[in-house]
Amino acid sequence: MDIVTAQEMYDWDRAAIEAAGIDGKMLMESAGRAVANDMLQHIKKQDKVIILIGAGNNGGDGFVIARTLLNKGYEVDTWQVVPDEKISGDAEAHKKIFLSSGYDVYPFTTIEDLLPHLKRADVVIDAMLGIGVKGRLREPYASIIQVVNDLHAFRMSVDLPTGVPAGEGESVFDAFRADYTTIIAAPKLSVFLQQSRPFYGEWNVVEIGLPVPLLEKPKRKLWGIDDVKETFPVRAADSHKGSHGKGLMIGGSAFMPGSIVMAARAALKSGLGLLSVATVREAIPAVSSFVQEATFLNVEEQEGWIAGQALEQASSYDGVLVGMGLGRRDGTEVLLQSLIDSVDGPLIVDADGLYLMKSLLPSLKNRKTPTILTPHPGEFAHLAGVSIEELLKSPFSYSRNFALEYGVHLILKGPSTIITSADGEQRVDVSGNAGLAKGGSGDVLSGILLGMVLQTESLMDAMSNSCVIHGCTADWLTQETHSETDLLASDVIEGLSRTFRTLSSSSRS
Ligand SMILES: NC(=O)C1=CN([C@@H]2O[C@H](COP(=O)(O)OP(=O)(O)OC[C@H]3O[C@@H](n4cnc5c(N)ncnc54)[C@H](O)[C@@H]3O)[C@@H](O)[C@H]2O)[C@@H](O)CC1
Ligand SMILES: [K+]
Repeated sequence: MDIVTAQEMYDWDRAAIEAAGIDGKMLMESAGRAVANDMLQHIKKQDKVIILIGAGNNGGDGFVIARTLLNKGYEVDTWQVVPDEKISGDAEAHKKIFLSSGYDVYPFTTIEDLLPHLKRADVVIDAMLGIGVKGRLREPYASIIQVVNDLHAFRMSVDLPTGVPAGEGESVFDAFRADYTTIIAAPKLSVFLQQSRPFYGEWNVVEIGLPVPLLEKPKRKLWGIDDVKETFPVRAADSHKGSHGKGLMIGGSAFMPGSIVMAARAALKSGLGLLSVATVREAIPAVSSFVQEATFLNVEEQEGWIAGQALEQASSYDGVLVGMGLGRRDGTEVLLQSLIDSVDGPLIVDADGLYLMKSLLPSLKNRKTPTILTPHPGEFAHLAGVSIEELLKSPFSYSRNFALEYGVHLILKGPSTIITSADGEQRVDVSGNAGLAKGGSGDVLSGILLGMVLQTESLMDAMSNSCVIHGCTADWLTQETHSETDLLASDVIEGLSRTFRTLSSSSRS
């Protein structure tokens, strides 16, 4: 599913109206009816509903929604929160249809006048402002939102909660705090941003009859389990271990053997054909007792940590993952630099490897094969040289600019994980839950990633699928057998069996 900016959405509307010849009023009718039918899942027949209508086309949708609900016998009071002269164009046409159908509009006068009505409502529908909002809310929207957000009523928004910017960059705003939002045609960027995500509540996207072949595709998509099912590689019946990638994993120390254990087990569980683990001699007995299927390379060490010399064998693998439990000692950059220079296949850098990568970034531009970086916001802020706060205001732009500048593929982890390819294409994964906010989760994701990257033709599919596989496994576990409290990274590794069973059975059917 595409993710759009406000401008891209306006371009789509224009394509519908001008290129396909869909009349604007017809598009609004179709949008309003689709939203109303979606919202009905959350409205009971006996509910008192208030719909608040604003000045633009979002308000126009509101008149269609109100008419649809009233036609179906629901009890709806329609409040127009701006003067009549502010209602124009298609919205005015739909107001006329609403009135001519025999329904009434209450004019907003003062917040004191509206408040008693709001207090009696079970459901408040916000059709005040949508993607056209600019800057901080003016009156009467600001006061209305302040009182509505304190009500016990169930709050629903049309397209986006009034006051929430559709795009990135703004973190200070007042907005309607929706319990549920019915999004028109495609989710806007702000659905996935830390500062705006909570205002949406739960959300769903409705189709409104836009002319799909005429719509310019943004290079930005939401990626979910159905997309994974469509792109998941089928394991050929006549394949052998060499057909599924020969991977090398470098990391772990005498003090941190667990991280490489988890990454290694996750990679093997994800179908990787052959795995070698390069770690310090002292850690090998501990790691090998949990990872019987791997072979081991002993790397030079210093006081229990990987010393950081170049690792010549690395070039003989199809792909290399480095970073988990590596430590942040001076001198370890030598190892990373040698990998940047010598690994012919994909090179995945995670955890401490990312920390050490900062001074080596320019050399990534020379790599002929893919480099994948998998930072969380703190690691990415360090690499990009910005504050975490600044990064999280505009993660799509920062990720894209960074990927294009250094020619790297980037997985920015978080509640909405943003996956960016070296040519700037982006995908978002929203699977997973707070049970994953624990040590070891990143190691498991990296392991899955090494496995998937070496078995999937498209690197972008491999990266996006890995994130969804990781998150959905956690979701299934917390829905069925675990809780967000007790879920461990190692449970997620075990849970991969169920996920892959589901995926491989669907890819054959
Ligand atoms: N053909 C179309 O354009 C379609 C539009 N649709 C709906 O229309 C919406 C976009 O319509 P519009 O472009 O009219 O935008 P809005 O409905 O968001 O409203 C724009 C209005 O808000 C006012 N405004 C902007 N910032 C404000 C602020 N800070 N404080 C107070 N008032 C402010 C503007 O003066 C303008 O009158 C979408 O979100 C969607 O709900 C859908 O009906 C689908 C079709
Ligand atoms: K709205």
